[in-house]
Amino acid sequence: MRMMGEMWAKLGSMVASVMFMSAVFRDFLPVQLRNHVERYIHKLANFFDPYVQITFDEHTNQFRKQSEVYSAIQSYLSTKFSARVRRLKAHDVKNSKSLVLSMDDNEEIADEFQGITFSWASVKRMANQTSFSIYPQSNEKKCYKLTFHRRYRDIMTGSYLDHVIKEGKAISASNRQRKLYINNPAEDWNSYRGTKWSHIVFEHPATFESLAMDPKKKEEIINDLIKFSKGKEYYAKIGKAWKRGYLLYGPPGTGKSTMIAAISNLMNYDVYDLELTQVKDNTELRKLLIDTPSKSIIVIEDIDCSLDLTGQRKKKKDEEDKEEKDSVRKKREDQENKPSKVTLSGLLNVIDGIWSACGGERLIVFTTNYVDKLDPALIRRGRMDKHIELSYCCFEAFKVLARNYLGLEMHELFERIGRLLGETDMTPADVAENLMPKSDVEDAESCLKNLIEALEAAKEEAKIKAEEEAQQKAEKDEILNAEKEA
Ligand SMILES: Nc1ncnc2c1ncn2[C@@H]1O[C@H](COP(=O)(O)OP(=O)(O)OP(=O)(O)O)[C@@H](O)[C@H]1O
Ligand SMILES: [Mg+2]
Repeated sequence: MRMMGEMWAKLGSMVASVMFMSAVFRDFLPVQLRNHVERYIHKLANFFDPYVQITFDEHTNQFRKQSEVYSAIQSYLSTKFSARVRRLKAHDVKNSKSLVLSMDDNEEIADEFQGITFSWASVKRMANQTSFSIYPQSNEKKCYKLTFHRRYRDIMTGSYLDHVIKEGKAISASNRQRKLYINNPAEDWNSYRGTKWSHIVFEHPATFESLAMDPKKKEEIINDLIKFSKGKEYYAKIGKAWKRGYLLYGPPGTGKSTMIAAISNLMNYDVYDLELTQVKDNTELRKLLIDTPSKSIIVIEDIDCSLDLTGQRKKKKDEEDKEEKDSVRKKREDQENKPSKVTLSGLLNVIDGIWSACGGERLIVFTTNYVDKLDPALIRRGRMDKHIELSYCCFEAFKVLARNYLGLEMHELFERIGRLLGETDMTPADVAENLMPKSDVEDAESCLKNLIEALEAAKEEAKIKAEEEAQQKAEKDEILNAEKEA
């Protein structure tokens, strides 16, 4: 056995010496002979070397666009550094929230997957420049080199690479800066650098944790969203477009917009805030919506103010209109008040049709203060799959706000506040405002007392209002009765 081992070792070192010699004398051999020698040496090396190598180049073409696979590998490996990797590089990657670390040239990382070790190295190799490019090019190409034993080839192609790319993309996505998009008027679409949507970085701090609402309802919404985000196969199986509609309704200040931000933060989706008053007709609407990518939330706020039940947009005419206006202002207002051709059916067609044709997941969220005003066609299940009511602050919602604003889990005043919240309507926005310390010296207890005061005042106000209404009704009834008797 030992003799066999020594023999293989000797053979191995012979091959290594032949390879070395051929590399040294390569340029002195005639071309044909050189090709022959190289082919045989390669075969011999394959016989003795059981390891397979795959390289992943940084750029896909001469335009030096970074390969998606390379970026995914880079993100994946950024979570795998061991103490042995001493030289790292920090990159300021576009659209990324933080710096991305990668290993420096010639560093190596060993990655365990299903008990198998896959070895990654970052290397530079010489490029053969065959194509012309206007971009300055260096002769060196960066790449990742993956090395593994040839007996694991099936695992590598079957599952390991998928795992690396999927994980890498998920890491990049979680590190990505989210954006809030607003639609531009169509006149600007063709101007220089004209795009249909303008964006800003979206950094809303709202999360489901900080959202004040009934915990059971909250959990149900979170589960629904997570199920949706993992539902690619399910939606494909049932033959439905991978989209989900949410209708958020409730009085002003109950957290509809806050919930949209929380959804975006949970799902890591960009928000496309569609302002229908900027959209002239259904064609424009369709173009705008086609221009939204997968993993986005399309939001139409106050849907009842954007379209009326006949599908025509409501005109915003004020008393002011009667006044004299200078010509520029009049022209602009005329433009704004032009009857829109965006119709309810156009909106519904786009919701039903376009996303069925576009791949990828999309959420569409409508908000309204008046759910009863909406056309049932607009909000029927299938279009708006989930109807969520955000309502006045209940005791459970108050506890969330007290924890967020004052760091309180329990307090003797909670019971009184709970009773008052049951007797009067106050929005979470108002409760939150009362819980905010007004000065540095104000402590949690005085904030709670402020809230109690505000709740008692609101209760008193509601009582007076109810009495006035009852009196007005009684007076009206009296007049009606008198008219009848006469
Ligand atoms: N449920 C809630 N949980 C936590 N904070 C809330 C909640 N509701 C309201 N707030 C607070 O009140 C402010 C206003 O809330 P938000 O803009 O979400 O209300 P809205 O329902 O969208 O109102 P509108 O109908 O006028 O658009 C938020 O900035 C937030 O701080
Ligand atoms: Mg809002």
